[in-house]
Amino acid sequence: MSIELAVRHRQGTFTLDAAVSTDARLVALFGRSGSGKTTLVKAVAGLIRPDEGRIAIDGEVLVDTNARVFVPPHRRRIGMVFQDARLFPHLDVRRNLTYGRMFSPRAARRTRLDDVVDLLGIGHLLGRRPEALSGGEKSRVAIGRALMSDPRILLMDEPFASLDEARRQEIMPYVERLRDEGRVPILYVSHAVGEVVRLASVVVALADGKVTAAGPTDAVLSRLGAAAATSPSDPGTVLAGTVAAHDEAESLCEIATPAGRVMVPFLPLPIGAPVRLHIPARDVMLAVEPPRGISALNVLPGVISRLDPDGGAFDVAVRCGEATIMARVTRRSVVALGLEPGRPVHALVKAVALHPAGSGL
Ligand SMILES: Nc1ncnc2c1ncn2[C@@H]1O[C@H](COP(=O)(O)OP(=O)(O)OP(=O)(O)O)[C@@H](O)[C@H]1O
Repeated sequence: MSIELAVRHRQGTFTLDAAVSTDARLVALFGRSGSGKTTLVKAVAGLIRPDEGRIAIDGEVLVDTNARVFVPPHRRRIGMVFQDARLFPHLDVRRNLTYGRMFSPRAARRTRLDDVVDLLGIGHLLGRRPEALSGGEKSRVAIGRALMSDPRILLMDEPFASLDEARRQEIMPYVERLRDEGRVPILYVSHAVGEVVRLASVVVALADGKVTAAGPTDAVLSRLGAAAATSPSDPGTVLAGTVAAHDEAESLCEIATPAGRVMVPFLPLPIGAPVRLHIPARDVMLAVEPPRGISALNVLPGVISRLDPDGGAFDVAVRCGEATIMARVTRRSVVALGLEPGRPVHALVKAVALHPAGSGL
């Protein structure tokens, strides 16, 4: 599996000038609104013709402006999943799925309906019309329909943005299976840090049409600069770690991370298994004395490296061990506690605030 994109395209006053080359199974495009994520996805889908560039999936060239190659969209075998599932209301789930088959050339047909149905857990829904499906079920059927076209690549543009948190959590394991068991590379656009942390092995951060960071998910998202640039409203920390110990009696796991050992809710993973933790800055409190008599399980000593004002709050970067943990605190706390760069503090993280992420590494 390989994705090679080098696209230069001007639309109005905006110019996309981005290059991505990876063999990751799921690549997340991450960035603010207007940074060019959808434009890049459209270039892959053939919905826009780049001014300059080359696009190749698994070595198959779809666009090469130098060689005057431009494969038209209907010949590209691209699977697309959008925010609204766009199922056909008059067809039941089975016929929605087999509709996807019509876009697969006979010679390329490899995907079996039964496999797709099993992968996405939609066997019990086959006879229903879309109106009788929940939002999450519709999304799963939409993914299934895209897979039935035997795509070269799956483009998912904020596929679950309209689902509530519970539905989103419900569908995540299916996307993980698709990533781990499927044969199709996935280009995934999302604003949601938690989703990207959980799913992506590689993140490409875009800002103003340019790639500002690209690489392994934890490396890209942990960097303060990247986090602040990509998700100003929801800063946080991403830590790569490994399972260090289990405490089944307390339903907890101890994870070794560059910031120190942290406890998370029990994970059925072996010792040494890699995990990623996402700690939203709003779930981190700061104390200037070692705290006592509190329920937060994780108290990480560190030193403030930076404070960034954001409206009535401050984003505070705390160097803990080899990592930087972000905390969001009020202006009042900054003044009351005398928080400033160089000040030793303790970062308090509730165990339940941690979101372990599975493989994809
Ligand atoms: N047809 C067009 N003509 C001119 N400008 C356009 C056109 N389509 C998009 N743009 C501009 O290109 C820029 C990138 O848009 P794009 O949709 O790729 O952003 P995005 O990162 O996907 O944003 P969002 O997260 O809001 O979907 C924006 O400034 C947008 O206004």
